[in-house]
Amino acid sequence: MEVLSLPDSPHSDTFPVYFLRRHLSLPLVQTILVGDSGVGKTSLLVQFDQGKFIPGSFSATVGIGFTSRDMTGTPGAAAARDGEAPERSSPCSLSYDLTGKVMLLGDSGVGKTCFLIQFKDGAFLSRTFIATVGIDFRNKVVTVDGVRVKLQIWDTAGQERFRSVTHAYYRDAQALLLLYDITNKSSFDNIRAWLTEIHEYAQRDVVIMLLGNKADVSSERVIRSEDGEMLAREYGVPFMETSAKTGMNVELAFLAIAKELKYRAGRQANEPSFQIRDYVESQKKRPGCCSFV
Ligand SMILES: Nc1nc2c(ncn2[C@@H]2O[C@H](COP(=O)(O)OP(=O)(O)OP(=O)(O)O)[C@@H](O)[C@H]2O)c(=O)[nH]1
Repeated sequence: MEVLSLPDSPHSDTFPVYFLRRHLSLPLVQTILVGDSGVGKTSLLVQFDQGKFIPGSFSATVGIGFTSRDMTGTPGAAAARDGEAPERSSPCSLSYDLTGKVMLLGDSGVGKTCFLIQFKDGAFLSRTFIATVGIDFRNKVVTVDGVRVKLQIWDTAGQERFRSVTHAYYRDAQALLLLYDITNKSSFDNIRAWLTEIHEYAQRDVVIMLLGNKADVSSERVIRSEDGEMLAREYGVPFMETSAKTGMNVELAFLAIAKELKYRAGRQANEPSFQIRDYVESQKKRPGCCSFV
């Protein structure tokens, strides 16, 4: 049995129509929960799936979530798709000192979803490319200098038709990872347009990092590392090349963000100042270096 929980929040107004149209044509074993925001659709779903109730703060569902349960099995046998619900209710999830919202941006196909999966699960999704629909998120807690920072990472759809959905999420993001694909010139050329969009919709002091992804595919490279560096310098943002496939600099990107957020959140009197660009420059690995390529 598959249960779909539809959001009803102003941010996701295009989702219900899209998903109802898409899923209502599927077999009857699918059940869709619909109703106003806050009536308890997600709680009902978690209660059914795991046999427990998540008390406390209400966080509106973004887009759509689903869970499967074998009706012959016991409650809790099937976990929620992305682990968010169990994570929210486990004691470990409460164990962090500060939280930050990070968004992944860039053209469709540059590797945003793979980048996130590599960071979250240490795995690479090869071959099949399934474009992200709208927006999705994952949580991960990282420890920097003894401080646990919960990163809420939002993976956005790069396709133009989802832009109006993703714009709404820029506002309260503390950090943006802007990706291009080193084997795709137009994804690099579009970075300026992305930066214009960011300046229009995001907070003024948002942390931005430029990432040239797919650095493992050196044979198909069309954008030189120096070009990425030059563009980043022009906009005053840190830059590095990454590979969602090998993992090169993936963790570093998020750690640098976490360090910056930690620094901003609790600047102590005698704490040395933290410069994210210097940190990234000192830590980043370069393609061709070490064992990554
Ligand atoms: N070789 C290589 N392939 C990659 C890398 N990152 C992603 N890919 C491949 O590139 C394709 C697109 O990756 P996605 O992560 O789905 O791209 P996306 O940016 O999330 O795309 P949208 O969801 O449409 O915005 C997939 O076929 C991936 O396997 C990488 O670092 N190296």
